[in-house]
Amino acid sequence: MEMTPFQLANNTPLSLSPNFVLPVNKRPNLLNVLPSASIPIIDLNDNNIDDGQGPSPLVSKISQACEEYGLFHIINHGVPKELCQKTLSVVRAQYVTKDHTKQAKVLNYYQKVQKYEGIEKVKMWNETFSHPWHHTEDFTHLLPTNPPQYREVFAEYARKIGELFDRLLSLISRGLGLENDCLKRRIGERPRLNCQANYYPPCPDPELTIGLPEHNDLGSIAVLLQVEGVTGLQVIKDGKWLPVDPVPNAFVINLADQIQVLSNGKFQSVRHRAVTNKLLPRLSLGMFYNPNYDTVIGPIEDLIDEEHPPKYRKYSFKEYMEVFYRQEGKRRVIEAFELPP
Ligand SMILES: O=C(O)CCC(=O)C(=O)O
Ligand SMILES: [Fe+2]
Repeated sequence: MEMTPFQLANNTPLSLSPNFVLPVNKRPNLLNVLPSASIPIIDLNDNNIDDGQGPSPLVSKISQACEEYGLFHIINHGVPKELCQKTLSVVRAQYVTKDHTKQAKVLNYYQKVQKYEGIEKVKMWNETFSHPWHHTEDFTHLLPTNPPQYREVFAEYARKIGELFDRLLSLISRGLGLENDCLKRRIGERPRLNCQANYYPPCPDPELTIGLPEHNDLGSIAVLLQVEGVTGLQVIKDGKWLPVDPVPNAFVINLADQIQVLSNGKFQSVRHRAVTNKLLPRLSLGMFYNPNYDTVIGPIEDLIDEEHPPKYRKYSFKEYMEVFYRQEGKRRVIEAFELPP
């Protein structure tokens, strides 16, 4: 039977069937999450605090956020607000398209499931799609043709996000005391760029379900755009889950595993999850910047000395992904590459 995509997005009212219910010890425990948290908000337009070279107050702020959280908001990032809104609206349109089956092939539609020990796989309260993007080359033939503006809007968004990644990689490199282009070079000339859209419909019982289970992103950095006014993303810090509430006109920047390894553990990959709520649908769009499979990753030599021995062994990104696929749901891939102290 042909799978019908976007069933959650196109059915109302939604009921919570048993295959969405988490085992008791995996439930999100929302009452234990703090009501709000002070996640760093970094203003990229603070030109008077950054001269583009070496350490600067802007670089120190980013570096501190990368060490303490592995995640921060950025504002005044140079991507126009109207473009972000248009991008979210063409993405949202995919979920209500009448052309489900055809679109689903272009879009790599999936509804995620998570494996937990001793029970059947549990469905996540989320529907996603993903496709590649590119910051300089024309990739529009890989995009859906419906709605008609999708290709044009997304290509423009990708171009701007590409520039933003360059800037972020440079600031983060400088935060490690490295040359501007160091991280970009290490992640490679031909990064694997993909995006993932996440749609979380309102859920009858958010305590029993999860939108996305806790995980670390596997690549290097993600630039996440979330709709305003609906909370759902959470990060773990000092053993406690904190909400990452949307900030107007901001992106959330997530550091992923490869930055933790390249920085030899100085910067952390952030462990995060997305929870659901009863009232409002939530939409997020992550743009990911990953090494390609042949790229060799390991702690950057300049960051290693007698006091800072390498914490991880070298590997190809392909090897990293193979471990991820083998772990089936554990999602702490980095531990497999740690060296003994
Ligand atoms: O919806 C969100 O805010 C989180 C998305 C996410 O973590 C991911 O796509 O990897
Ligand atoms: Fe993620």
